Amino acid sequence: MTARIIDGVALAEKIKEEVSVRTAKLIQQGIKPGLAVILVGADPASQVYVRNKAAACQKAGLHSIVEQYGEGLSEADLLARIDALNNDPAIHGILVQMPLPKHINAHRVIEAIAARKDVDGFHVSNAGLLMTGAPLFIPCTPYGVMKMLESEQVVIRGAVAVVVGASNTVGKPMALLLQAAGATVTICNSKTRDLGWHTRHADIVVIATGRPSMITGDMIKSGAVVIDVGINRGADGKLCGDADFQSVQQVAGALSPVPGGVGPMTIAMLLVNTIEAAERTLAK
Ligand SMILES: Nc1nc(=O)c2c([nH]1)NC[C@@H]1CN(c3ccc(C(=O)N[C@@H](CCC(=O)O)C(=O)O)cc3)C=[N+]21
Ligand SMILES: [Mg+2]
Repeated sequence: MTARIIDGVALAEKIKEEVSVRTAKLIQQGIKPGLAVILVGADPASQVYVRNKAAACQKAGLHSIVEQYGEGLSEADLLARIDALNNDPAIHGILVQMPLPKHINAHRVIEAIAARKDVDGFHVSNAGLLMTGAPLFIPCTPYGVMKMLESEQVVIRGAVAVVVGASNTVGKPMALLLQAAGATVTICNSKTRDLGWHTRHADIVVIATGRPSMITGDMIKSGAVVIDVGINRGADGKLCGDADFQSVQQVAGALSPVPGGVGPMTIAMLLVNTIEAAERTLAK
């Protein structure tokens, strides 16, 4: 078997076109949806992502601002900026790019963002709403993965799903979403004994560990759907995922590539969350 390659770029384009239409409607009603992205420090990868996010906003007709600060920005100054953006009516979504420098408490920063503007879905209040089945914002990466599974018409109800990686940003919300859709979910991590035993039973495998080639073809059930959330940059500067693409491709039924899979979907869903935040200001 050779896996179908799930085209995250094409699906993201389709979703961003839908966002453009909703944006145009909102603008007619006098609201220009706005996203603020804050980047602290000079991590080159973060700069690329932030630039991509701003470009995607521009293309879809959203207002976007990027605030870049030096590595030495104090936590108090960052919190003050967040407070200003919380109270800025032109801004509907706020994203503080992670990771933050060590002297800044990321938890405190996330909690300072108004939950109604937390388009990442990282605030405890949004995490709690997702957990209890009434989400306000679904975290962009797992939200994008769900859209990829939907577009591939993957049956989630009754399926066995394994999520490798238990981060607050990807693994945990991913498991909740799959569970809510009717899957039986196992969350594995880097310490899981005999990881392959778990993954070989799965109809759906989502990998988000940050370890290249963590999952190989022999760990995958024939025909399973494999979604690779990993973003690893090799010494050659090339991007690769957490799955060993060559061997997994020979066993899986469908496989998302890196680049061109989950990454572009993450950005598309960020725009979806931002437009939803802006639409909510109309609804009342
Ligand atoms: N508060 C916060 N929210 C985030 O959503 C967030 C974050 N912090 N910190 C970093 C991670 C990573 N992330 C990516 C977004 C797009 C691509 C993406 O577009 N990737 C392209 C390739 C881009 C390239 O060439 O480097 C692809 O996979 O095809 C990747 C990674 C969002 N993140
Ligand atoms: Mg994002």
